[in-house]
Amino acid sequence: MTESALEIDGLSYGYGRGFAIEDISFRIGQGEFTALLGPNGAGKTTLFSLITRLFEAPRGKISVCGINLRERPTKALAHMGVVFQQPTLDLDLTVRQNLHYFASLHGIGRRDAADRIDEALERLDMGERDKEKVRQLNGGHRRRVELARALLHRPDLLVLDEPTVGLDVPARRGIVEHVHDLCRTQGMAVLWATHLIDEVYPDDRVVVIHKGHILADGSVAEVNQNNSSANLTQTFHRLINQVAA
Ligand SMILES: Nc1ncnc2c1ncn2[C@@H]1O[C@H](COP(=O)(O)OP(=O)(O)OP(=O)(O)O)[C@@H](O)[C@H]1O
Repeated sequence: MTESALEIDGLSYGYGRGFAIEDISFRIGQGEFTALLGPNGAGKTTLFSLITRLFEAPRGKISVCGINLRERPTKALAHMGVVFQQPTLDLDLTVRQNLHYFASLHGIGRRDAADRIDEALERLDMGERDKEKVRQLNGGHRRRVELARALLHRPDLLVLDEPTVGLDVPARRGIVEHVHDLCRTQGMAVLWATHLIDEVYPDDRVVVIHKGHILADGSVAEVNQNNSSANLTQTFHRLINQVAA
């Protein structure tokens, strides 16, 4: 079996009484697009915070490209690009300044960084906007800059927590398409957390999470078949209602 881009094994975490996520296990293969689909409060951000090491799990194991996150965090995180739910760009710096700052945090030299920034912005159709202050950009374009930033150190795994929150429909569609395209063309593995079913493409892998537990895991076709559903919307509602019942 080839090495997984991300492997999660028996992961649990709670904020006090009970668990926000409990005994979660799944893996993402190299170059695979996986949607982590769950309603509000399902545990997506909690899981995301564990994967990005904002929190440390008392139980379970996370490996990134075969590297144990707890034992070798710096090495494991170097393989990972992250787009958080809340934007984290400096609004008063230009696009390029923001990206240079991040590149230097990763120890990327200035000339190499300049080439990587050109490449990342070009890929996201933002090549002409590099000298603009982030404050001047609309929400969709700010998200693209965050995406460009997450790609600068050429990660093998890109994780995004509800990256389309607050965007209008065309901007949302653009980001969803861009990330799917990156996955296809760059062979990068993606974990995309969302509660929006239309962000999942027919060829994606989907992990359905609700109330801290995984309810389904497989290709869209497989999870539909396992739930005798015609489409993912039906599958999702069936799974969620079974737990609520
Ligand atoms: N800081 C916190 N303190 C206490 N409980 C929390 C905290 N953060 C999350 N929770 C609880 O943990 C559970 C999982 O929340 P989480 O934010 O991970 O879900 P989510 O799927 O990301 O939801 P959303 O789509 O609303 O962001 C929920 O019951 C939530 O109320």
